[in-house]
Amino acid sequence: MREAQPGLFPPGQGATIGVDFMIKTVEINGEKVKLQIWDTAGQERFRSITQSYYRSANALILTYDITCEESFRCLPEWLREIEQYASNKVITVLVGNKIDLAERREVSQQRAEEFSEAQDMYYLETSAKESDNVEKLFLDLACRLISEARQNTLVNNVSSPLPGEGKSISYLTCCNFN
Ligand SMILES: Nc1nc2c(ncn2[C@@H]2O[C@H](COP(=O)(O)OP(=O)(O)OP(=O)(O)O)[C@@H](O)[C@H]2O)c(=O)[nH]1
Repeated sequence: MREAQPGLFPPGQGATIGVDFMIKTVEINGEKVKLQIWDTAGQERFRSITQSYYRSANALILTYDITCEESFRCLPEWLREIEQYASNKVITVLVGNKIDLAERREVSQQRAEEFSEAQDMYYLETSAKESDNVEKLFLDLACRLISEARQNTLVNNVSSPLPGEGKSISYLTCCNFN
């Protein structure tokens, strides 16, 4: 998440405690879109805190490490969490991170793409360290959110906001996912 803001990739940063928050603004077709991003801790001991954040999310970015087969195998467990706690209208993006370590890759792109297609998820590979595809991830996500908002299928979270949360999606006329 920190790499979403230029120069913030923190080598050796410790594990997330509970939930971290940031705002990122992207520009699409000359319009500014404000994304409110919660980075929830992966550790089991924070699960009861992080689960409460799924409810109001319009989109979820599920990130695994392409150099760690185990992180990929955990995905079904995370999908069960999403099914249980998130809205059924939530947009889910699967991200394979650490492509700067391609020589240590344990999960092929094809395998990840097949998995995400079967789960109706958009798939992207990134390197938070090298800033590869990070901007694209948030731009694509903003486009999808706008598209869903125009069709009125997003979670209506205005009535039950989380701390610091407000209306964050502009209604734009067109998006190009390519
Ligand atoms: N080489 C490389 N290392 C990365 C990349 N992204 C994260 N890391 C490193 O991987 C380790 C774990 O990163 P985190 O961002 O803490 O992982 P996390 O899954 O969010 O962990 P929690 O905060 O516990 O949920 C850290 O040492 C990071 O510096 C990347 O794209 N490339």
